[in-house]
Amino acid sequence: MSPVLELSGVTVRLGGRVALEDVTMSVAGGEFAALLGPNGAGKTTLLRAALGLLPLAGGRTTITNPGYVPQRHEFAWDFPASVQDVVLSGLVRRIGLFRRPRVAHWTAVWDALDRVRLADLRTRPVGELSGGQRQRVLVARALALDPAVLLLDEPFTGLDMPSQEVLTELFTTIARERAVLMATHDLAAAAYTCDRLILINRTVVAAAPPGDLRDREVWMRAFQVGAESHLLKALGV
Ligand SMILES: Nc1ncnc2c1ncn2[C@@H]1O[C@H](COP(=O)(O)OP(=O)(O)OP(=O)(O)O)[C@@H](O)[C@H]1O
Repeated sequence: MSPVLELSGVTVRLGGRVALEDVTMSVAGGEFAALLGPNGAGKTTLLRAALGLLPLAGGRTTITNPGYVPQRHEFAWDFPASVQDVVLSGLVRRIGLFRRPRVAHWTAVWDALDRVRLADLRTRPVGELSGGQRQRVLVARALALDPAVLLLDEPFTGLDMPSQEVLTELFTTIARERAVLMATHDLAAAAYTCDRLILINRTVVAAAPPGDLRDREVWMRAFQVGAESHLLKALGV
Protein backbone atom coordinates (compact mmCIF):
# COMPACT_ATOMS: atom_id res chain seq x y z
CA MET A 1 0.00 0.00 0.00
CA SER A 2 1.15 3.53 -0.65
CA PRO A 3 2.20 5.74 2.29
CA VAL A 4 -0.39 7.92 4.02
CA LEU A 5 2.32 9.65 6.05
CA GLU A 6 5.90 10.32 5.04
CA LEU A 7 8.76 12.21 6.65
CA SER A 8 11.92 12.72 4.68
CA GLY A 9 15.08 14.11 6.31
CA VAL A 10 13.03 16.04 8.86
CA THR A 11 14.87 18.22 11.38
CA VAL A 12 13.00 20.22 14.02
CA ARG A 13 14.48 22.72 16.47
CA LEU A 14 12.64 23.62 19.65
CA GLY A 15 13.87 26.32 22.00
CA GLY A 16 17.21 26.44 20.19
CA ARG A 17 17.81 22.65 20.56
CA VAL A 18 17.51 19.92 17.98
CA ALA A 19 14.45 17.81 18.92
CA LEU A 20 14.42 15.77 15.70
CA GLU A 21 17.33 15.23 13.36
CA ASP A 22 17.15 13.90 9.82
CA VAL A 23 14.09 11.73 10.47
CA THR A 24 12.96 9.59 7.55
CA MET A 25 10.01 7.26 8.05
CA SER A 26 6.61 6.44 6.63
CA VAL A 27 3.34 4.70 7.46
CA ALA A 28 1.45 2.74 4.81
CA GLY A 29 -2.32 2.44 4.38
CA GLY A 30 -3.64 -0.47 6.46
CA GLU A 31 -0.64 -0.41 8.78
CA PHE A 32 -0.56 -0.23 12.59
CA ALA A 33 2.81 1.33 13.45
CA ALA A 34 4.16 2.13 16.92
CA LEU A 35 6.48 5.01 17.72
CA LEU A 36 8.71 4.02 20.63
CA GLY A 37 11.41 5.90 22.49
CA PRO A 38 12.33 7.20 25.96
CA ASN A 39 11.00 10.42 27.51
CA GLY A 40 12.14 13.37 25.44
CA ALA A 41 12.99 11.20 22.40
CA GLY A 42 10.81 13.39 20.19
CA LYS A 43 7.67 11.25 19.75
CA THR A 44 5.18 14.07 20.29
CA THR A 45 7.38 16.38 18.24
CA LEU A 46 7.38 13.88 15.37
CA LEU A 47 3.56 13.58 15.44
CA ARG A 48 3.17 17.37 15.54
CA ALA A 49 5.71 17.86 12.75
CA ALA A 50 3.88 15.29 10.61
CA LEU A 51 0.65 17.23 11.19
CA GLY A 52 2.31 20.43 9.97
CA LEU A 53 1.97 22.06 13.42
CA LEU A 54 5.71 22.81 13.77
CA PRO A 55 8.10 24.66 11.48
CA LEU A 56 10.76 22.38 9.96
CA ALA A 57 14.44 23.31 10.06
CA GLY A 58 14.96 20.80 7.27
CA GLY A 59 13.31 18.05 5.24
CA ARG A 60 9.68 17.63 4.21
CA THR A 61 6.50 15.87 5.29
CA THR A 62 3.45 14.62 3.44
CA ILE A 63 0.29 13.37 5.10
CA THR A 64 -3.16 12.38 3.84
CA ASN A 65 -6.20 13.52 5.83
CA PRO A 66 -4.97 12.94 9.39
CA GLY A 67 -6.88 12.57 12.65
CA TYR A 68 -4.94 13.47 15.82
CA VAL A 69 -5.55 12.18 19.31
CA PRO A 70 -3.41 14.27 21.71
CA GLN A 71 -2.38 13.14 25.18
CA ARG A 72 -5.42 13.12 27.46
CA HIS A 73 -3.98 15.64 29.93
CA GLU A 74 -3.63 18.25 27.15
CA PHE A 75 -7.40 18.54 26.94
CA ALA A 76 -9.51 20.82 29.21
CA TRP A 77 -11.91 18.27 30.74
CA ASP A 78 -13.40 20.66 33.29
CA PHE A 79 -14.87 22.74 30.43
CA PRO A 80 -18.70 22.50 30.69
CA ALA A 81 -19.32 20.55 27.48
CA SER A 82 -21.16 17.34 26.63
CA VAL A 83 -19.52 14.31 25.03
CA GLN A 84 -21.09 15.11 21.64
CA ASP A 85 -20.01 18.78 21.86
CA VAL A 86 -16.39 17.72 22.38
CA VAL A 87 -16.54 15.36 19.40
CA LEU A 88 -18.16 18.10 17.30
CA SER A 89 -15.35 20.49 18.26
CA GLY A 90 -13.03 18.32 16.14
CA LEU A 91 -15.03 19.40 13.10
CA VAL A 92 -14.82 23.13 13.76
CA ARG A 93 -12.64 23.85 10.73
CA ARG A 94 -14.93 21.86 8.46
CA ILE A 95 -18.08 23.55 9.81
CA GLY A 96 -16.52 27.03 9.74
CA LEU A 97 -16.02 29.30 12.74
CA PHE A 98 -19.32 30.63 14.23
CA ARG A 99 -21.38 28.61 11.72
CA ARG A 100 -24.06 26.19 12.89
CA PRO A 101 -23.32 22.48 12.40
CA ARG A 102 -25.44 20.80 9.74
CA VAL A 103 -27.12 17.39 9.86
CA ALA A 104 -24.11 15.78 8.12
CA HIS A 105 -21.82 17.05 10.89
CA TRP A 106 -24.01 15.65 13.68
CA THR A 107 -24.29 12.36 11.77
CA ALA A 108 -20.47 12.16 11.63
CA VAL A 109 -20.35 12.87 15.40
CA TRP A 110 -22.92 10.20 16.28
CA ASP A 111 -21.35 7.62 13.95
CA ALA A 112 -17.96 8.24 15.58
CA LEU A 113 -19.49 7.88 19.07
CA ASP A 114 -21.13 4.63 17.96
CA ARG A 115 -17.76 3.43 16.75
CA VAL A 116 -16.15 3.93 20.17
CA ARG A 117 -19.27 2.60 21.92
CA LEU A 118 -20.16 5.85 23.69
CA ALA A 119 -23.48 6.56 21.95
CA ASP A 120 -25.36 6.16 25.26
CA LEU A 121 -23.29 8.87 26.93
CA ARG A 122 -23.48 11.49 24.22
CA THR A 123 -25.24 14.16 26.34
CA ARG A 124 -23.18 13.46 29.47
CA PRO A 125 -20.81 16.27 30.63
CA VAL A 126 -17.25 15.18 29.76
CA GLY A 127 -16.08 16.13 33.26
CA GLU A 128 -18.07 13.15 34.61
CA LEU A 129 -16.34 10.53 32.46
CA SER A 130 -13.66 8.04 33.50
CA GLY A 131 -10.16 8.13 31.99
CA GLY A 132 -10.97 5.30 29.56
CA GLN A 133 -14.19 6.98 28.45
CA ARG A 134 -12.37 10.30 27.95
CA GLN A 135 -9.79 8.57 25.79
CA ARG A 136 -12.60 7.15 23.64
CA VAL A 137 -14.13 10.65 23.32
CA LEU A 138 -10.82 11.91 21.92
CA VAL A 139 -10.66 8.99 19.49
CA ALA A 140 -14.25 9.73 18.35
CA ARG A 141 -13.31 13.41 17.91
CA ALA A 142 -10.54 12.37 15.50
CA LEU A 143 -12.66 9.70 13.77
CA ALA A 144 -15.46 12.19 13.02
CA LEU A 145 -13.08 13.70 10.44
CA ASP A 146 -13.05 10.38 8.57
CA PRO A 147 -9.23 10.35 8.61
CA ALA A 148 -6.98 8.25 6.38
CA VAL A 149 -4.44 8.00 9.20
CA LEU A 150 -4.93 8.28 12.94
CA LEU A 151 -2.07 9.69 15.04
CA LEU A 152 -2.26 8.64 18.69
CA ASP A 153 -0.12 10.18 21.43
CA GLU A 154 0.23 7.80 24.38
CA PRO A 155 -3.40 6.67 24.44
CA PHE A 156 -2.91 4.07 27.22
CA THR A 157 -1.37 6.27 29.92
CA GLY A 158 -3.23 5.80 33.19
CA LEU A 159 -5.76 3.32 31.78
CA ASP A 160 -6.64 -0.03 33.34
CA MET A 161 -6.34 -3.33 31.48
CA PRO A 162 -9.98 -3.61 30.27
CA SER A 163 -9.88 -0.04 28.87
CA GLN A 164 -6.55 -0.77 27.15
CA GLU A 165 -7.98 -3.91 25.61
CA VAL A 166 -11.10 -2.18 24.26
CA LEU A 167 -8.93 0.56 22.75
CA THR A 168 -6.37 -1.86 21.32
CA GLU A 169 -9.12 -3.77 19.55
CA LEU A 170 -10.56 -0.51 18.21
CA PHE A 171 -7.16 0.78 17.03
CA THR A 172 -6.39 -2.54 15.32
CA THR A 173 -9.67 -2.39 13.38
CA ILE A 174 -9.13 1.27 12.46
CA ALA A 175 -5.57 0.48 11.32
CA ARG A 176 -6.82 -2.20 8.92
CA GLU A 177 -9.35 0.18 7.36
CA ARG A 178 -7.11 3.27 7.43
CA ALA A 179 -3.70 3.49 9.15
CA VAL A 180 -2.53 4.18 12.70
CA LEU A 181 0.69 5.65 14.11
CA MET A 182 0.76 5.35 17.91
CA ALA A 183 3.36 6.87 20.25
CA THR A 184 3.48 4.70 23.36
CA HIS A 185 5.59 3.66 26.34
CA ASP A 186 3.89 0.27 26.46
CA LEU A 187 6.59 -1.70 24.67
CA ALA A 188 5.12 -5.15 25.32
CA ALA A 189 1.66 -4.18 24.02
CA ALA A 190 3.19 -2.50 20.96
CA ALA A 191 5.35 -5.55 20.21
CA TYR A 192 2.31 -7.79 20.51
CA THR A 193 -0.17 -5.65 18.56
CA CYS A 194 1.63 -3.52 16.01
CA ASP A 195 2.82 -4.47 12.52
CA ARG A 196 5.94 -2.36 12.79
CA LEU A 197 7.91 -0.69 15.58
CA ILE A 198 9.69 2.58 14.89
CA LEU A 199 12.35 3.20 17.55
CA ILE A 200 13.39 6.82 17.86
CA ASN A 201 15.78 8.82 19.95
CA ARG A 202 15.95 12.22 18.25
CA THR A 203 16.39 10.27 15.01
CA VAL A 204 15.14 6.88 13.81
CA VAL A 205 17.25 4.13 15.41
CA ALA A 206 15.37 1.22 13.81
CA ALA A 207 12.07 0.45 12.08
CA ALA A 208 10.95 -3.13 11.52
CA PRO A 209 8.26 -5.68 12.37
CA PRO A 210 8.54 -6.70 16.06
CA GLY A 211 9.84 -10.18 15.19
CA ASP A 212 12.77 -8.64 13.29
CA LEU A 213 13.87 -6.42 16.19
CA ARG A 214 15.75 -9.07 18.15
CA ASP A 215 19.06 -7.20 18.35
CA ARG A 216 19.45 -6.00 21.95
CA GLU A 217 22.01 -3.35 20.88
CA VAL A 218 19.33 -1.53 18.90
CA TRP A 219 17.00 -1.31 21.92
CA MET A 220 19.90 -0.29 24.17
CA ARG A 221 20.79 2.51 21.77
CA ALA A 222 17.20 3.74 21.45
CA PHE A 223 16.41 3.64 25.17
CA GLN A 224 19.90 4.31 26.57
CA VAL A 225 19.70 1.30 28.89
CA GLY A 226 22.29 -1.36 29.76
CA ALA A 227 22.41 -4.98 28.59
CA GLU A 228 20.96 -6.06 31.95
CA SER A 229 17.74 -4.05 31.49
CA HIS A 230 14.81 -5.92 33.03
CA LEU A 231 12.46 -4.42 30.47
CA LEU A 232 14.46 -5.80 27.56
CA LYS A 233 14.55 -9.21 29.24
CA ALA A 234 10.78 -9.05 29.67
CA LEU A 235 10.50 -8.18 25.99
CA GLY A 236 12.56 -11.25 25.15
CA VAL A 237 15.38 -9.39 23.37
N1 LIG B 1 7.99 23.91 23.27
C1 LIG B 1 9.20 23.40 23.47
N2 LIG B 1 10.28 24.21 23.59
C2 LIG B 1 11.52 23.71 23.78
N3 LIG B 1 11.80 22.41 23.84
C3 LIG B 1 10.77 21.55 23.73
C4 LIG B 1 9.43 21.99 23.54
N4 LIG B 1 8.62 20.89 23.46
C5 LIG B 1 9.42 19.83 23.60
N5 LIG B 1 10.71 20.20 23.76
C6 LIG B 1 11.89 19.31 23.90
O1 LIG B 1 11.98 18.51 22.73
C7 LIG B 1 12.37 17.19 23.06
C8 LIG B 1 11.36 16.19 22.55
O2 LIG B 1 10.15 16.33 23.28
P1 LIG B 1 8.88 15.43 22.99
O3 LIG B 1 7.78 15.92 23.87
O4 LIG B 1 8.64 15.36 21.54
O5 LIG B 1 9.39 14.00 23.51
P2 LIG B 1 8.53 12.65 23.74
O6 LIG B 1 9.31 11.55 23.14
O7 LIG B 1 7.14 12.84 23.27
O8 LIG B 1 8.61 12.56 25.34
P3 LIG B 1 7.58 11.87 26.40
O9 LIG B 1 7.76 10.40 26.25
O10 LIG B 1 8.14 12.37 27.71
O11 LIG B 1 6.20 12.36 26.11
C9 LIG B 1 12.57 17.17 24.58
O12 LIG B 1 13.92 17.36 24.86
C10 LIG B 1 11.74 18.34 25.05
O13 LIG B 1 12.27 18.87 26.25
